[in-house]
Amino acid sequence: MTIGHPLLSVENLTMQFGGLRAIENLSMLAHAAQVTSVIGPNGAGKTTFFNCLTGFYRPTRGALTLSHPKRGELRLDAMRSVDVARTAQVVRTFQNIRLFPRMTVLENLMVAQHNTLQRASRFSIAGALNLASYRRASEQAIDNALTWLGRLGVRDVAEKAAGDMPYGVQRRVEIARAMCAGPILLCLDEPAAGLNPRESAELTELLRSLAKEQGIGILLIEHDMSVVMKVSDHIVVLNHGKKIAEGCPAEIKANPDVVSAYLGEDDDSYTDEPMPHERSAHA
Ligand SMILES: Nc1ncnc2c1ncn2[C@@H]1O[C@H](COP(=O)(O)OP(=O)(O)OP(=O)(O)O)[C@@H](O)[C@H]1O
Repeated sequence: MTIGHPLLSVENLTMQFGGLRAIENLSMLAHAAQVTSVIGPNGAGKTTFFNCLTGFYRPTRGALTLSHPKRGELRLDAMRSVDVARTAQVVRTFQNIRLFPRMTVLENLMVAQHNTLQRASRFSIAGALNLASYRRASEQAIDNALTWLGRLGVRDVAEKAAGDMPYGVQRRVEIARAMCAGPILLCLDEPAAGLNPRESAELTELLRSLAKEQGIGILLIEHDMSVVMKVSDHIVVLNHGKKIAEGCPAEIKANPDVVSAYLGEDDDSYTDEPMPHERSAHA
């Protein structure tokens, strides 16, 4: 995948609920190998944007176009959510953790690969007969799951019940599960919510390296500005459904409209210690 390639193009997106316009005429781009954050106060329309993007809502107006490296231009606004994930490879996580708590961590990641396994089982005949092709596909799915758990630093909990894991571990398992589905665009809705400062800093490093190493685009909704300002290549700011600013973190921090609508004059929570990647870049 080309680095910096425009992966997602949002044009004049509007989402109306009766008399309420949750998103108004939003246009923006997200690129491969970059982290694009969407920030703004509560009720600004961030989750509604993700819901439009991932087929949960049909937008009132506008176009959401994904440039898929193999399948060409795909109009996400016309696709069902199952096809957004399966065909367009746009995968999301949710604000509240949605793991199956009684299943093991590994089983949760196997469920995410259900479609691949279903195809390999030829919708159950090969699966029922335990044919070699199906066995191979299941082994590959387990390998894939363990690889992603390892990459997210949680492989040692593969056999534990997901619901028994600490919150920070569950957040990582969710990202591993999303990665198992092979996204080219990964949409994360508040992945740092509930994490302590150390876990948030580690998550920041992890998301940056995932985007750069895998060449995937990451779209991030996040209220933790210490994460947003360090992880983002580009930031889009919404207020009452409208884009009020976009730019790199330095531009957003200095934008007076963003400061008055969202960041606040005294918020210095994002000016703490540099991240390890920033330190090494200047070493
Ligand atoms: N299904 C719906 N029906 C009616 N109104 C909705 C619906 N979904 C969202 N809204 C409204 O749209 C507006 C934007 O909500 P949204 O959840 O997208 O905001 P948000 O920026 O994600 O907020 P938060 O940071 O609190 O998660 C809100 O006024 C919300 O009440």
